[in-house]
Amino acid sequence: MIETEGLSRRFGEHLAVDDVSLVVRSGEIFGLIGPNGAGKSTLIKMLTTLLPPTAGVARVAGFDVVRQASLVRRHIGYVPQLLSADGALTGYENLLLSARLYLIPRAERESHIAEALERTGLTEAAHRLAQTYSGGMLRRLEIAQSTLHRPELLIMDEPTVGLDPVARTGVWEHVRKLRESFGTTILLTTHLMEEVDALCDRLGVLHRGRLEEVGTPEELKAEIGPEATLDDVFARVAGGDIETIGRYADTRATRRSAIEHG
Ligand SMILES: Nc1ncnc2c1ncn2[C@@H]1O[C@H](COP(=O)(O)OP(=O)(O)OP(=O)(O)O)[C@@H](O)[C@H]1O
Repeated sequence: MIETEGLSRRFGEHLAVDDVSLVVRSGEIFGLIGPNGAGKSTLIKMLTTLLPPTAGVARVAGFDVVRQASLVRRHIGYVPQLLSADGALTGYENLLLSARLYLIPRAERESHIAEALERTGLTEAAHRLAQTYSGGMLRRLEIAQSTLHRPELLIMDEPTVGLDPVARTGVWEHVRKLRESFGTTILLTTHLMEEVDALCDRLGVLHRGRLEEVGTPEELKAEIGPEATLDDVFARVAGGDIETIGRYADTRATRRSAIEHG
């Protein structure tokens, strides 16, 4: 579903993503982890065609991200880090807007919206303004919006940041249901090792733009020792950065989300 070779992105002198070769298989839930500034969002922006690579190639859903960008966009869903639902519209209206943007035929719109509301547990709240939703409901609405056209691949940048444990579990359940119902492949970034353990079939660890490790959570833990956790995997790759950068990233991301979600 995703295949990159030597993918790189330079900002001036700074190599934000450095020679990344990655394969994400059809139907898997793949997690990207790494400390603040590791290059996760930059990599995702290249895969979603929002940012052109400065070197290397990437194929997403079978299409080249540079030469076939509009085809890539038609086959994927994207939930960005920043709040994307419109608070002044109801949940239903947000979904209707997405249905139009994704050019879902008029005759199919209502059934797609009803299915998405049902799947995300938002049927009851459909006609309330999104600004009255909790952070968890908003995230589920955004996922419903970006999967309305039944994309083969859903890409999410820190989907559960700032959510309480119950809301977080709700999002995880929804993500699993999505894969079960439609076979959707999912790529997500996260700072939560618990999220990777609960949700991801495989993960990649980015550090200073380089993809340092790829494997199942069990494989990467086993490389360290029988008692190892994903925190140990993260610490081994990120090394000294974890003390200073990792905590700052968590704090910054949580605060940012708290502001966005009111
Ligand atoms: N538009 C830009 N111009 C210049 N530098 C940038 C730009 N976007 C990102 N960078 C730099 O590229 C590096 C990677 O940033 P990126 O946002 O991809 O990291 P990240 O792993 O997503 O971090 P976080 O966990 O905080 O979201 C950082 O050093 C960042 O400052």
